[in-house]
Amino acid sequence: MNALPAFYPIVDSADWVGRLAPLGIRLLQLRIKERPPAQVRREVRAALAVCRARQVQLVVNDHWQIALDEGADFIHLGQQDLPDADLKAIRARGVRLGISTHDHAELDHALACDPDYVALGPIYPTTLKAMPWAPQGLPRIAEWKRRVGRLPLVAIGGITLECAAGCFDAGADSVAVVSDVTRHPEPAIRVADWVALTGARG
Ligand SMILES: Cc1ncc(COP(=O)(O)OP(=O)(O)O)c(N)n1
Ligand SMILES: Cc1nc(C(=O)O)sc1CCOP(=O)(O)O
Ligand SMILES: [Mg+2]
Repeated sequence: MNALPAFYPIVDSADWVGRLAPLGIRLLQLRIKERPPAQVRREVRAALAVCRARQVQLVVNDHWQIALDEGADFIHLGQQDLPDADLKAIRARGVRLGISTHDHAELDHALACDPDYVALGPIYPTTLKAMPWAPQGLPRIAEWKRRVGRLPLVAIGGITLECAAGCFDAGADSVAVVSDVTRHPEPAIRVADWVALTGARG
């Protein structure tokens, strides 16, 4: 089972990928919402070109067919994305798969899909999107880690540099963050602090 880098930033454009990829990170998610497919494809292609030049692995959220066509490293799918996704095609192409979970039924479903990582969220309140789930809290990370065993566990939702250690201590292998980087007044400095914090973890 491949280890996952401990710091997992998520951004919404190739422009952001270009800003973050040179800063020492090893994994990035491109999460684009409500754009025409042709624009998503252009963004994915541009992001992949930057990531390949910098030895950064790119995760494409939602748009699994474009991710396959363009040669992304990972695809991330939520439970609503799974019914339409061709998991066999994803596997056949050797693209790795991450799946979101928010409760036990979703975790059962995710594990049945044989993913390469499972994400649990929202750990803390998030302002990025409306979520029907209450914050999961740290004990839930420990519970999820007991269930997933050696499968990498990603914690997401409201995570900041200051609270990341609690997530790792509870059992998260990786923490995914949006606002803590993209809404920070100095994103490059924030990323440097994240890389310093997580570098030893891989
Ligand atoms: C690492 C990671 N975890 C969870 C999500 C959320 O995926 P999903 O539930 O499909 O919601 P959207 O991000 O598509 O709004 C994620 N993208 N990445
Ligand atoms: C996109 C997303 N998915 C979540 C989940 O729980 O599945 S929480 C989340 C938002 C993460 O953004 P921030 O780091 O700004 O809180
Ligand atoms: Mg999704």
